[in-house]
Amino acid sequence: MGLDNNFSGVRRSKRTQAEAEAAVRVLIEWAGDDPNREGLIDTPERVARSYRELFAGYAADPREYLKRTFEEVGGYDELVVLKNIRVVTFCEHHMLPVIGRAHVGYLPTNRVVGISKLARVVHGFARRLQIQEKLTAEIAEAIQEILEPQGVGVVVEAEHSCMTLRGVNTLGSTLTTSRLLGVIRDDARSREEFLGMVRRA
Ligand SMILES: Nc1nc2c(ncn2[C@@H]2O[C@H](COP(=O)(O)OP(=O)(O)OP(=O)(O)O)[C@@H](O)[C@H]2O)c(=O)[nH]1
Ligand SMILES: [Zn+2]
Repeated sequence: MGLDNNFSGVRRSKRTQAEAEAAVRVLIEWAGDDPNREGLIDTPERVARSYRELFAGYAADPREYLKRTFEEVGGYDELVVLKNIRVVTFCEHHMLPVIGRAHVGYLPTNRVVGISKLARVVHGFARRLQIQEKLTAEIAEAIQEILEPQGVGVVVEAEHSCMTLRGVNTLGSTLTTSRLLGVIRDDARSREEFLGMVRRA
């Protein structure tokens, strides 16, 4: 069965906790250690439990967080920008942590969302195996689809452990990605205003 590469809704796992633990035991042995020694005996269970938490994004559709909106905003029609949302995700190539921050903004039409929901959307898409470009686009597109604002801007800056701790070993390098939609992409003033706010993050 081919899986939809652009899938971003809920996905239920067919694998059990016991199978996940057995896989971790294999990795420990493969690395050269003894999964039965005292220090490692509970490790497969802990690893499976941490992965359950770190990959919790598959259990919910982040779009749902955006469905509770407030319409009474007193005619507020300026940019709303939430900066420095902590991002912890895992690169889909190496399953190693990608750690950074996201800046999310939108120009409302008549509906605004509770600000915590912007962070929940970021976390919902981040707690999956990702590439940063896709994560950035998914956050922006979910906000566009559900809130139908005049524009959306998402910037993600993150450090990829697969580059900084191994491989090319570029300690300290960060990757910046952005997805701009609507007037934040097309209108020079809105775009500058959003990017200016992000630059001062
Ligand atoms: N575009 C993009 N690339 C990523 C992301 N995370 C990791 N990568 C890259 O994915 C690539 C995978 O390349 P491969 O050559 O298949 O893997 P590799 O042999 O482990 O590569 P090295 O990391 O160069 O040792 C690497 O260049 C990673 O730096 C991401 O979020 N976006
Ligand atoms: Zn990687």
